[in-house]
Amino acid sequence: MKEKNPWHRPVTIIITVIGVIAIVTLVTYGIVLDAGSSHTSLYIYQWPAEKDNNTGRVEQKHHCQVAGKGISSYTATPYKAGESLISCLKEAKENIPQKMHPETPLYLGATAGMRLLKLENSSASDEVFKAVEKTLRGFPFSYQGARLLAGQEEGAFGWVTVNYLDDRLTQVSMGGFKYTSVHGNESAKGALDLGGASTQISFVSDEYNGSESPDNAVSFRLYGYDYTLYTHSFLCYGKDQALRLALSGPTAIMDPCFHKGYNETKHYAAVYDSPCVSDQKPQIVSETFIHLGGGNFTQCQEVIKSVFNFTSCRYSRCSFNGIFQPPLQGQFGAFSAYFFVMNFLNLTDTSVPLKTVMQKLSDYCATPWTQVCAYFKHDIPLKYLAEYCFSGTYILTLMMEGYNFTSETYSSIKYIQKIKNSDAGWTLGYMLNLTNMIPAEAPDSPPLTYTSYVSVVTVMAILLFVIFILILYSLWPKCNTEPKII
Ligand SMILES: Nc1nc2c(ncn2[C@@H]2O[C@H](COP(=O)(O)OP(=O)(O)O)[C@@H](O)[C@H]2O)c(=O)[nH]1
Repeated sequence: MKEKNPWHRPVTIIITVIGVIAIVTLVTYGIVLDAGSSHTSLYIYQWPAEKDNNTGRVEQKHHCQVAGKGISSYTATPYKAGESLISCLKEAKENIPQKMHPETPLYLGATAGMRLLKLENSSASDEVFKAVEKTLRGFPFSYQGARLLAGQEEGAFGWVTVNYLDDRLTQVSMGGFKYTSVHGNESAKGALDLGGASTQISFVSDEYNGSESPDNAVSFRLYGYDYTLYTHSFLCYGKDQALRLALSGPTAIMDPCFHKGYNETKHYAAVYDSPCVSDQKPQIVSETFIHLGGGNFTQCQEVIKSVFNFTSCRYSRCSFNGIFQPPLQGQFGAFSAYFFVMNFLNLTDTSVPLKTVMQKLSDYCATPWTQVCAYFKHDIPLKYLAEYCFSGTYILTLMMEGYNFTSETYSSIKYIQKIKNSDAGWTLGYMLNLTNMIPAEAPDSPPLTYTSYVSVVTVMAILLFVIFILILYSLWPKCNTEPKII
């Protein structure tokens, strides 16, 4: 009887090859939820499953924006904070192969919204965290914790993200294949992050080693280079809380930062229910006030300047509110609300002279509300639309007056939303840190992107397949065409 050889079946061969490709192209995933003050976002990251030397490049695979407000707004019904995350977590399940779920780390980091809630009502903040944790544990991922990030961590991880995605932490030396970190401070880019409740500034400066104001220093060794980062997070100076600071006081009801013709009845409670402004609540009997727009950029600048305190500084130099800041150095990436606002205003080009930028913003602020509404109301939510004059003026004032950028150094800022398809923000840096994805010493081989990794592995698999077929062919019993001598 003829012996049955399963390898003779082409289907078996193809399945084997696909299996080999599947095994070697395994991808690792990680999920980070950014529980911000205004909303929560879920990010899925992926990288080649090449665990030994952590040289694979991490990329953002998917982003899901949780419907509704930030988790800190669910104090009356904390379970709803947990429920709000379910649809994005379901999306994450669909976007990650099922067999990878149990080994996919899942993190949640909460920022300034929860920092404020903790200040205001610590037990309410605990309840929200409990509810969120319950939901996260109900999914098949590897839950790694839900925690409040310190402002310093938020700033430092944002800096890591920007410099990692921009390939500024490592550089291939021209002569060879060895990966070396050759630049350090010179190539690093500063990070400016504007959220709803806080804002962060982070950069390396040759004039800062952490000895003056050590609370602002974060030190780490990445790819063989030591960094001492200056970072500060200003609680209450995100754009939503800054708007409350600028509005506070009954005299601010005619508001130069809103367009002429803007006329909204608002509740005092809605403005003053934040620890940023609660002590400034006016003693007024009525519950509401009428918020009227004045549309005047110069006056708006003055109002905004008044929310920064420049009177005292116990260090060699300060930004504002008595906070130390070394001299600005190098290029800066400005993201989150910096980008949303300046992109809407069409003012992201920082090679345009600052004077021109201010003139354009001034013209925009002077545009009547009816005209702005008629033009944009179908594309932009009215809440955002009403605030762009304030937000643009706040951004320029914060940069120029607060952080001491000048009309010359303004061009060192680049407004960014994404770098190589990954959003700029603290989440990627946070995950890189917690998964030890950035080695302290320079690796021997350059990081591969996911696409290059898959390409290399596919080419190798095809080569193996061809070799396999050739060997098989040479061993295959040949049909003897010559006449047989019996
Ligand atoms: N114009 C505009 N503003 C946005 C958008 N998304 C968020 N914002 C606002 O930008 C600010 C910062 O948002 P985000 O970075 O998510 O801050 P967080 O919620 O404090 O983490 C908040 O005031 C948001 O309301 C957007 O798509 N367009």
